[in-house]
Amino acid sequence: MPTVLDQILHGVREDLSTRRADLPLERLREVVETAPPARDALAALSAPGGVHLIAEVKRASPSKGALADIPDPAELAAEYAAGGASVISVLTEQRRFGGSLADLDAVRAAVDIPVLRKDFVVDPYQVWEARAHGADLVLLMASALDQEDLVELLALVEELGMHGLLEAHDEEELARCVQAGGRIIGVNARNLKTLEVDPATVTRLLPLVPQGAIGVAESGVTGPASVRDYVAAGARAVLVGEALVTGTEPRRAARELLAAGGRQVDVEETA
Ligand SMILES: O=P(O)(O)OC[C@@H](O)[C@@H](O)c1c[nH]c2ccccc12
Repeated sequence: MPTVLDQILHGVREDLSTRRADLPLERLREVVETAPPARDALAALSAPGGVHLIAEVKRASPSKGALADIPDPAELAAEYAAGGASVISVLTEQRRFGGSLADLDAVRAAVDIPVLRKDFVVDPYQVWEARAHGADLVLLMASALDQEDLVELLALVEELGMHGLLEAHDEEELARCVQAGGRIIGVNARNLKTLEVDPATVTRLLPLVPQGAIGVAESGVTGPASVRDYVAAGARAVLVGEALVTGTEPRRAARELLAAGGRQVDVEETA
């Protein structure tokens, strides 16, 4: 039986072939050549002073369906940035997560901090696309890629001046992310084959991320206590979607999560 991940990847490939037919790679490359250089997400996530927050623009998920309308992703991203986020994650997968490259454009234009293209990247075309739309960091999921593709896609990401967030959800995938040379490695508490969230996955695997890499705890943050647990397991950054998009005050929520991870954010007065 196909897993949820298999089903998502099927749709991703279909949508990709439509976009590729509309805009051939050669044209996309021209856009990238004239794009401003990528921002340094590795530097942003390496700055001392407590945990970093990667705050996500996420409208829906396969497990929960609709989460939030988010009529103005630019405004949400600006709130996240004001709340102290180091990186904004933008889901661009359309069918299950309700995202788009237009969201990425809007967020890129709204903030100065690095932006992550969060999608199911399986083809170099998507990496070029990420850069063309202003991404600085690209998610590469070990569960969706064989080792050769993981290595090749990371090489392209870095060649285009971006960084890769390599994602694992078990020991074998983590070893592959390390072996691929990942400098930013995420452990996802959500198993994308079954959609189950188990924070113990993060606390078990994060200590295995090498010292030289940035360990990112992904998924399942419900509040400050989750951040404390993830930080105790060695998280240098936390990636949070649902808890931020379903609340009413994303700026304050971001600040509270950061405070739980030892980072104090200067309070900026709201207009
Ligand atoms: O909404 P949450 O539980 O805070 O999770 C955010 C993020 O970790 C999640 O969206 C995610 C992590 N890795 C992914 C890969 C694909 C799609 C989505 C994801």
